Amino acid sequence: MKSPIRVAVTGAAGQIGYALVFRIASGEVFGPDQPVILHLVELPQALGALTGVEMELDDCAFPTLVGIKKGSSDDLQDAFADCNYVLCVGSVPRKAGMERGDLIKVNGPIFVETGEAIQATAAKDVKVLVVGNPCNTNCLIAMHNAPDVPRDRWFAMTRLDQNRALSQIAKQSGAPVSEVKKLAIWGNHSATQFPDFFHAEVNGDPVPEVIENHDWLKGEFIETVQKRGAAIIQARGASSAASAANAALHTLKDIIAPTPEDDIFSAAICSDGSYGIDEGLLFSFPLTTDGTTHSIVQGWEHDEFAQQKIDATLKELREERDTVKDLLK
Ligand SMILES: NC(=O)C1=CN([C@@H]2O[C@H](COP(=O)(O)OP(=O)(O)OC[C@H]3O[C@@H](n4cnc5c(N)ncnc54)[C@H](O)[C@@H]3O)[C@@H](O)[C@H]2O)C=CC1
Ligand SMILES: O=C([O-])CC(=O)C(=O)O
Repeated sequence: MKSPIRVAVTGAAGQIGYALVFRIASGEVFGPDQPVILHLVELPQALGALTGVEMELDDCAFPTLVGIKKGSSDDLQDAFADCNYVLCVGSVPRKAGMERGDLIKVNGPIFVETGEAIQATAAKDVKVLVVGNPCNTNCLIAMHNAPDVPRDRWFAMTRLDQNRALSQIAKQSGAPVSEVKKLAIWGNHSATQFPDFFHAEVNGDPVPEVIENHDWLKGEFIETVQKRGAAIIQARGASSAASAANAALHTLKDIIAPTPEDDIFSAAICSDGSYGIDEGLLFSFPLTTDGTTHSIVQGWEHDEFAQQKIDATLKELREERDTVKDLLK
């Protein structure tokens, strides 16, 4: 029997949390032979609801779930103690009419304490995935407040954007979604992100050859992916939850398993200066991993259209970084 891994989820009684923790407990991510201890973290006023989540987890009788520890956001050091993964979901979602960046003042400060606590008590091999918005810049804040945690351990989620883009291309081309590959998201998880159809493939052929309607690719496709979160809030009256939880699990799988040779995955990571992106910014790139060490796919060329899109999302991330400069150590 393997020794258990500890996975912390903040905001565990929220919409995404409720769609997330059962699937982690089920063994879907780490495998049927990997015991998991869940650290469920909530605001003090939500600890009652969290007890309900704990009861339901018990009632699932998952063989892979060998422990549950409830934690309060008042004591994150205790909540994150010895955790190998910390999934930062707990934060306020936007409402209709807002951009994700509008949440920066209310959610940004949460990530100062989050970073400090991760550094203080999490396991030495901790990996952190930030979901709470604006996720790139929240991750930047946490990373800066945990300077001893290596920079390759920090991820902000753009897998949901990648999955949205995959579905759009599959529908438009008529191919199954499993045949769409190398669809990278560049930049911010925001309305400036660039879903890169130029390097994507359907059945091994370049998307711009398979889909001849380039006006659709350059217009409606990009805009649909950029604004999908807002469209869901409009339709559902609440922001995406099941698909967001699915993407968080998908990101964990992306990180821990070798990337198939014919594909990439996207997440925002700490830039090493590749593609002219400021070193230290949390920027989404095309990535691959051997299951231990991830790296940015190199050598992709961008025409003027693509470069303008990348420049726009870079500009926005620089502005967000400037807005939170007081929270960065
Ligand atoms: N990166 C992405 O692709 C996506 C990000 N999101 C973001 O995820 C976040 C959570 O969304 P939902 O689950 O729908 O919201 P929600 O409001 O349903 O749940 C959030 C939970 O977090 C808790 N919480 C708030 N502050 C906390 C703190 N400091 N520590 C611990 N828990 C805290 C709340 O009590 C609540 O239970 C939002 O910021 C949302 O914008 C949502 C969808 C996709
Ligand atoms: O749009 C939002 O506010 C929630 C989110 O990040 C998404 O659905 O991509």
